[in-house]
Formats: sequence, structure tokens, C-alpha cells
Amino acid sequence: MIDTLIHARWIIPVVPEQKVYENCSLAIDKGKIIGLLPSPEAAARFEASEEIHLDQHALIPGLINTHNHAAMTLLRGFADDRPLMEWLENHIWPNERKWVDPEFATDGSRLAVAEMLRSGTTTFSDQYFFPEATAQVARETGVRAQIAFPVIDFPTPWSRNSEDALQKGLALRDDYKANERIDVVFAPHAPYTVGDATLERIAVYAAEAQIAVQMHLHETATEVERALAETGERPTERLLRLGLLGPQTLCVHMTAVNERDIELLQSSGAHVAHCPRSNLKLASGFCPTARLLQAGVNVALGTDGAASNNSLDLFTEANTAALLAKAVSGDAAALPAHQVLAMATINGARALGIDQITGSLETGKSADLAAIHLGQLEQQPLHDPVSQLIYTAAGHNVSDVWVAGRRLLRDRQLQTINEIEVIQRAQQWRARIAGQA
Ligand SMILES: CSC[C@H]1O[C@@H](n2cnc3c(O)ncnc32)[C@H](O)[C@@H]1O
Ligand SMILES: [Zn+2]
Repeated sequence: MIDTLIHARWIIPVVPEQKVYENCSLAIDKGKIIGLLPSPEAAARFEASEEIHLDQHALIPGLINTHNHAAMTLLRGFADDRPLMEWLENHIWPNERKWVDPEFATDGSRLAVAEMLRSGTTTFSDQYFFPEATAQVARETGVRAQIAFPVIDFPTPWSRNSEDALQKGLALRDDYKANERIDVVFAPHAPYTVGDATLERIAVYAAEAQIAVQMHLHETATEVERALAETGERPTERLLRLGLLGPQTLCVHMTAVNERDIELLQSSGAHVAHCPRSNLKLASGFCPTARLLQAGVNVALGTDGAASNNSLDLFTEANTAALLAKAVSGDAAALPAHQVLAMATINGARALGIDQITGSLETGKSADLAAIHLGQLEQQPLHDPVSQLIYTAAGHNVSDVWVAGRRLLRDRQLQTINEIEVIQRAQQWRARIAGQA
């Protein structure tokens, strides 16, 4: 007797092949996928404690959001329509100093996790103050998370300086070392907030203990031009010199890149987190995703925080990524739907170093799944489920989500989060912030 059999109209494993299985089943036991059963006859050989029928649904690997600032959901819509540095320096940073505390991080992260689960995301990577609060929310709610603790050379609401941040972050990593769902890694914030000495220290720790590193990089052309003017180096070259550009590095944004940057990303094995909606909204620039993928660089998807997106729906992000790639490359064939689905799943798992655990529906991997209802009027007629997922679906079409075989969303109802309480807390924060802004 196995735990669960899910019968679905379509199953899209993403890896090892770009194939869509029709009218088939997925067998799950002890949180893991134990088989993709291609026919009702094959499924009939199993007896399961629970059988689930998803007659109008596609079952896919849970989506992977490789870059987020979860708690910033509480600043959604707070300072819209500004370019990056004006947004950060004049609006976000002064206000983060006023309000961001452990309670803010907890309430904002819980809202973010609720929103992500309701839109099919099963894993997220987070970079924010009070990472212990976000890790605790991930622990309680059952989602998979990479908690990238922030390292900045100047004082923040969470740390006095980078030394303080490193100590606290490494202690947090120790607290979670036995947790299979939660990994704690380094997040030096950006080239303009972290100096060489700190980056070198992180490079040493990361190499010694095999710890991942994520950093905002080449977010705008101005960032690259200023770095060149001040130091004579482009940020990618600087990371390479400091030993910080490698297969453990996730470069977030990469909008302003030249051929040399692409060569460095490819030869070092570094990954890219593409956050198209944040880049568009802050008018930061365009990441040349088609060129990067063609060069052999692993490109995954991220939403960035809800204050610059303003949504955490990775389906919408995938749709934007597909359309933007076509516009930027001038090639309608750039980033076809199946490639974008791979970016949102297996490429994300590779970027976070967890592709042996999740990112595809393969035997032995964790049962991290999303079911998407494709029976609505807006999806008819359905010639190609992958096309519908990328070009017409959105987060609200997600019906069910599992992480490690545990059903966290059931018929759109969150199973581990009190939705009403989350909404009430967010509304209380709105009142507090509006009263003091
Ligand atoms: C060190 S915690 C994260 C820090 O980053 C700020 N932030 C949010 N979005 C962006 C972005 O797109 N680029 C750079 N920094 C960003 C956030 O407000 C926190 O201060
Ligand atoms: Zn960011």
C-alpha cells in the first residue's frame, strides 16, 4: 500500500524529456515520487491510501521562485512608479528602518508564502532582514525555502555591520542544518553595498562549506557604469577576482551584460535569476535571456519582492519572461513555452542547488507538485497544455499544491495557513504604515 495516487488529465514531468502524458497517474510514497504511471492499467497495479482525481488538470513540478524579499509584501503598492535607486534610497530604505522588525518579517513572510502556495510555488529563495522569522514561517507552513541571509556593510534593521550579519546568519544556518526543506545561504546584497573584504570572506566560507551565494548583480546599466568609473571593473569581473563567481553563485537580474559578462557566467557555471516584472516596473533594463540560455547559462525565474513587482505569481512572471524575450531578441521563436516552464521549475532547482531533490517529476524526487485547472472557458480549446500554462494560465488557476507529498493547498484552500488572519495582519500593518509614513 502506497500513500497517494494522483490521476491527472495531463502530467508534465519537464525532465528528462519535453513530453506531456495524457490520462496517467503519479505514485507517491513517504513524500517522494515513486513512479509516473503512463496508463490506467499501470496505475491499477498500485493500492493507495488516498486517490485523487484531477480530470481537467495539468500536474507539473511545483514552481521555484529563485529571488524574493517575502516580507516586502507589506510594502506592496507603497512607493510605485520610481526607478530603482530613487525607490530604494528615498522610499524603501528610510521606511524599512522605521518598520522592519521580527513581527513585520513574520507577518509579511506568511502573507508571501500564502500567496506563493496559492499560485503554484513550492520553493522560494528569500533575501530579507530577520531571516530567522522567514525561516520559521517556512518551517511552520511546510513550503520549501532557501533562506539567503542579507550581508551589507552598513547598519540595517537586522545587523550592525557585515560581521554581525555573518555571525547571525551562520548561526541560523547551524540551527537548520538538519532540516531537509530549508537551506540557509549567503546573500551579499549588491556590489554597491558590500566591499571587497566582506565579499572575500564570503567566498572563503562558501568554498569551504559548499554554501550557495546570491547577489543582486548588474541590475541596471547605471550600476555597471558607476562600478567601472569608480573601480575600473565591471561587477562580474570583480566577483571573479574575489573568487565569488562559480556554480554556487546566483546572479540576480543581469540586465546590463556584454559578451564578456556572458562568457564569464558561462565559464564559471554561475546561474541567473531573471526577474522580468521587477525590471520592467523599475525601468531597470532587460536581461537577454535567450542569448544567455543559448550560451549555456542556467537562467531561472524570480519575482523579486512584492514592493517592486507587485505580485508573487510565478505564472505571470513566466508569461512576462516569454513575451519579453521575444521583444528583446526580435525573435518570436525565442523562449518557447516549454523552455519557460523549464526556467520556472528545473532551472530554478539547479540555480538553488536542489535539482537532485525537486524541479521535475522524476522517480526518487520529492513530491513537490502543482495542479492547474485548465477546464475554464479562457483555456478553450486546449491544443497544447504547455502553451496554456505559459500563455493563458495565472496563479488563480492553481487548485492544489504538495510539498514533500504534503497537500498544502487543497481546492484553493490553504491547509497550513489561516488566510483570514493573514489578511487581518496585513490590514493592521497598512494602518500602522499609513499613520507614520
Ligand atoms: C538585504 S535585505 C534586501 C534588501 O534589498 C532591498 N531590495 C529590494 N528589492 C531590491 C532590488 O531590486 N534591488 C536591490 N535591492 C532591493 C530591500 O528593500 C532590502 O533593503
Ligand atoms: Zn531583489
